[in-house]
Amino acid sequence: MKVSKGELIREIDKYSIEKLGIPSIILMENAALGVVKHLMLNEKEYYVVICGRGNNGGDALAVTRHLIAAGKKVSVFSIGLNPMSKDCGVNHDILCNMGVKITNISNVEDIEFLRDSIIRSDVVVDGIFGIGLKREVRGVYDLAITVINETSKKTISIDVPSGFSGDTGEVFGNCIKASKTITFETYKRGFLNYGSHEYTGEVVIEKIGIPDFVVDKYHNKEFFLERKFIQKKTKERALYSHKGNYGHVMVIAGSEGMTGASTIATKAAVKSGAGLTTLISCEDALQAVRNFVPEAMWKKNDDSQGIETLMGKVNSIAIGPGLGKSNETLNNVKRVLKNTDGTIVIDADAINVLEGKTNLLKEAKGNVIITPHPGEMARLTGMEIKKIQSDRIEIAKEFAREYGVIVVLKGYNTIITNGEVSYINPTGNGAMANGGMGDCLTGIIASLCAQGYSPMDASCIGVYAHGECGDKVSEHKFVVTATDIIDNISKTIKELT
Ligand SMILES: NC(=O)C1=CN([C@@H]2O[C@H](COP(=O)(O)OP(=O)(O)OC[C@H]3O[C@@H](n4cnc5c(N)ncnc54)[C@H](O)[C@@H]3O)[C@@H](O)[C@H]2O)[C@@H](O)CC1
Ligand SMILES: Nc1ncnc2c1ncn2[C@@H]1O[C@H](COP(=O)(O)OP(=O)(O)O)[C@@H](O)[C@H]1O
Ligand SMILES: [K+]
Repeated sequence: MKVSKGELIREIDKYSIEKLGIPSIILMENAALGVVKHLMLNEKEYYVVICGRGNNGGDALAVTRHLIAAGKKVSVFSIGLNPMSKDCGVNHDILCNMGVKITNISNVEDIEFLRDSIIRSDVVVDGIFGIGLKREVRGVYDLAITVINETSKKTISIDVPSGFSGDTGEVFGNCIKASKTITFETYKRGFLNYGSHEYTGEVVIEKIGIPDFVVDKYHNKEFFLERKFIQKKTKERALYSHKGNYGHVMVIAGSEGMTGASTIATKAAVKSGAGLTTLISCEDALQAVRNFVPEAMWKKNDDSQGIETLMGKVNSIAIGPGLGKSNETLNNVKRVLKNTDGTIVIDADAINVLEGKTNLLKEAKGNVIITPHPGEMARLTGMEIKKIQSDRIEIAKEFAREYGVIVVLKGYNTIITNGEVSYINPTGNGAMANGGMGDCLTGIIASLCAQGYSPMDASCIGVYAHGECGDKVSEHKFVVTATDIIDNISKTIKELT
């Protein structure tokens, strides 16, 4: 599923109209038909439609015509005094020619009339503003939005909830709280922001007749990860295969007092299919792994020569969980970046020690995946967490491009990007918000890298499967722990093949 800002829509719209010769009124008609599909014509009888003066309002006026043609009772309100856009005017004139009464909302008494109509209606269709909203919502617009939110039983927003920025996810003063938003051609970037669901409700994408090649021409390669895409990439294990076919993962993790992180990462690597897994750590952590992950091999962290030799042979290295923020960790990161041409998954303390030293990433011999949560990303970039969360994709992309790495920016809607192509993960949930969950993901991604998946595919499959596993377990559990994921990840990956 494609994700974009509003400017893409304006570009593809322009190309379709000017180069392909599709009249803009046809696109508007297609948009209206896309919305009508979701208006529950079989169950509902009385609709209130509220239109602005731009093309979003034009869509709503075309929707009105279809509702009337379907025999529904409709009250139509036009709000504001701006001149109408050309196509809005066309649909307005058609309704006037049909003898449909359109009530103007320009003062407080009109707002009370709107309130009465909404109270009696089954559904409100919101076509006040779309992606053309530029400034703070004030005056009658502000009042109308409040009345809709207070009284509507069910609000369906056209393209975006009015008052919401499809680009940034900001609310311009006041905003419709929809039960459903029918958006066109692409999932809007702003919908990804934390809290946007409160305004958009369920989001549905409708095509409006613009050919895919036009969208691809301008699309900046941002996608929602879809199950079928992950299924296509995830391969079954071959009948005649042996452990040598599934690679060797080195896990550098754990320290005195933080042995759980290394056990989790190591076990996650084993359980998600690596041919061989070796933990490098202190004696306590090795003891834990000997007890809880008998399948894994281990090497004490003081055997420098042995470790460096092994680094040159393994297919992937996961480094960071539970290592502690120390000079020793920094030296280990440097050593890994220098000595392996396999894929390196950098997490937790291995990220933290790179604060102010991110240029080291540019010296990596192998491919690098970093898996920060927003707090770690803030430390790494020197930005505030709030800033990171307000523009997750762009910040992750920029970092990936600058340092030539893959960034897996974790949290709700984890972003996976190499700076060129970006994926947004829909799986996972709040039940997974507890310690060890990230260590587990690190082990899974490193394991998939060792098995021969490209770093980007391993990141996408790993993140998606980790979240889907959490979703399944959470169906009957209040909290999902890393141990729950480890116990179920093999089944989840199997279901994805
Ligand atoms: N491919 C496309 O681009 C298509 C777009 N369509 C619709 O067109 C919409 C975009 O249309 P427009 O660009 O005309 O923009 P909008 O209809 O979103 O809004 C623009 C209008 O609102 C006014 N306005 C903006 N901010 C305001 C504020 N704070 N207070 C008061 N008035 C304000 C503007 O002056 C203008 O009159 C989309 O969201 C979608 O619904 C559809 O018609 C189908 C085709
Ligand atoms: N609300 C949520 N929705 C989706 N995924 C979540 C949610 N909360 C946590 N997760 C996932 O759980 C993992 C937590 O990682 P992290 O914060 O690094 O944990 P830790 O450092 O304790 O191991 C990430 O993969 C994250 O995306
Ligand atoms: K709208």
